[in-house]
Amino acid sequence: MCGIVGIIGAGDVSIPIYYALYALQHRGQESAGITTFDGKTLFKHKGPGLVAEVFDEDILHELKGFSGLGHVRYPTTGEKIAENIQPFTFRFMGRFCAIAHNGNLTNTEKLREEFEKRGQIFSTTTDTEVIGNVIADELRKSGRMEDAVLACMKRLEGSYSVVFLSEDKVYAFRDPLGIRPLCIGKTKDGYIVCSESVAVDALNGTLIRDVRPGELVCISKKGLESVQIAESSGHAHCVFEYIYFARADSVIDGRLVYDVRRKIGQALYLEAPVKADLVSPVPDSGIAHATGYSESSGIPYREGLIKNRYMGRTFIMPTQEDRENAVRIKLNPVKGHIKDKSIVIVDDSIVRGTTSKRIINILKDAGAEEVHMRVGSPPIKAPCYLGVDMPTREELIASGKSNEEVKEGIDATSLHHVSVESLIDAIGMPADDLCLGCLTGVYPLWIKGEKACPRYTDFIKGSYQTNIKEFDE
Ligand SMILES: O=P(O)(O)OC[C@H]1O[C@H](OP(=O)(O)OP(=O)(O)O)[C@H](O)[C@@H]1O
Ligand SMILES: NC(=O)CC[C@H](N)C(=O)O
Ligand code: SF4
Ligand SMILES: [Mg+2]
Repeated sequence: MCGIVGIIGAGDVSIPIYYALYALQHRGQESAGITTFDGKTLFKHKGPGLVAEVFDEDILHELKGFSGLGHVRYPTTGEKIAENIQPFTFRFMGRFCAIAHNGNLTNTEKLREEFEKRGQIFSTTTDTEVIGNVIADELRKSGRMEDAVLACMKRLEGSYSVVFLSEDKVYAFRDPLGIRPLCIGKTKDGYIVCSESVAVDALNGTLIRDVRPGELVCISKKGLESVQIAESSGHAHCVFEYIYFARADSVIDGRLVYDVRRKIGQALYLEAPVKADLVSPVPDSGIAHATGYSESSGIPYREGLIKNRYMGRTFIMPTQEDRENAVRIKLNPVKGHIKDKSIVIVDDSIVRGTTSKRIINILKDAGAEEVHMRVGSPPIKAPCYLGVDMPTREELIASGKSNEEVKEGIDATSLHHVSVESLIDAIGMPADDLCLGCLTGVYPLWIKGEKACPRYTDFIKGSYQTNIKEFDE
């Protein structure tokens, strides 16, 4: 997924960016980076690891400037190597620039080849650098950021929420389908654009609104300006942001993620009731879903597993071996709650089955009589090409298998996944505004070899005469 942030302030922004990245840590654990601009010079620091490992007070002190970007990475295109750590910085037409991206393009290869044929040199293997090139290519011609973003929206396929620093301005735009989140907040002395509203909260700011799909916003000392570059016939907000990825206390596209998860939990009971002694979440991501199940069933909510609070997310670790080792250290049973009990265990999703198989065995070893698994997403049957690391059908436990086969595979007494209909109800948006690709196998845009129900996008005609000022002004 990745977490992105752009901040304009009255004083140095490195510490606010650091706190914002801290709030977005759950979106990417592989690397972190901050870039700032002080009116004369661009400062940067980035490295592998968690935000708290990459930065310390001295480093933050060196990152001077009133405008800046931050990024936490979860790799989807381009390996886990130093060159691929964002934000990327460059000088263009005499200006210092930087870019950070959340999402995944589906036409990276094609665009890259086209640029390479023209003699363009790339220094990373990411899709994000391709976006930087599309922007620079258009700025070279028109000098207008609106035209550059229009070019992006016409040429880029896939998902992209982007923050772009051009010295004292931070631009932010979201793909016309709004696949990945992006929101705007007001801080005490400036503005923030970031992946999730929890980063606005971390700065004690006020959430203004989401960046609209297809919109370009600009924050600077002058305030907030915006222009709608493209409009689509429907959107395609990723349902996995609500199910798993986002923090439960974030508000995304007007919905509090915690409430969506609670409603999913309530629906799980209505769809698959069971008699049990307790409802227990798989922490952290299953907690809100489990409270919903307990509310609608009346079965007491009690934690049967305690999470080691120093362990991060296992799903977003890059290798299967890393993930398997991590689950063992991560979750430990509360034996006194479990022994001789019938338990409903609620998690947000089963992807490869690493977590659920392991925890069911942990619960049974701790003396549980029955373990009924309830899952807050419909079965994941197909890959994600749009920013979640689920690249092949082979690795997905539910792909090509029946519910019974998956139940056997994870050793559960019973298994139920929430239905697509109840999921859509819980999110409270029309199905045409959601991406359900990995659940239904039908994607919101054309992807080679897959079925699609594409949205159609209209672009504002001609070039720009809007309220966002020229790039080289
Ligand atoms: O079937 P799997 O391949 O194991 O993947 C699914 C699990 O991975 C995620 O948890 P994770 O531990 O990554 O994060 P969390 O702490 O936020 O729940 C998710 O919440 C499921 O528990
Ligand atoms: N998960 C993401 O949003 C990652 C952004 C970009 N595709 C990268 O791999 O660096
Ligand atoms: S395919 Fe699934 S995970 Fe990927 S963007 Fe769509 S809903 Fe989200
Ligand atoms: Mg989990």
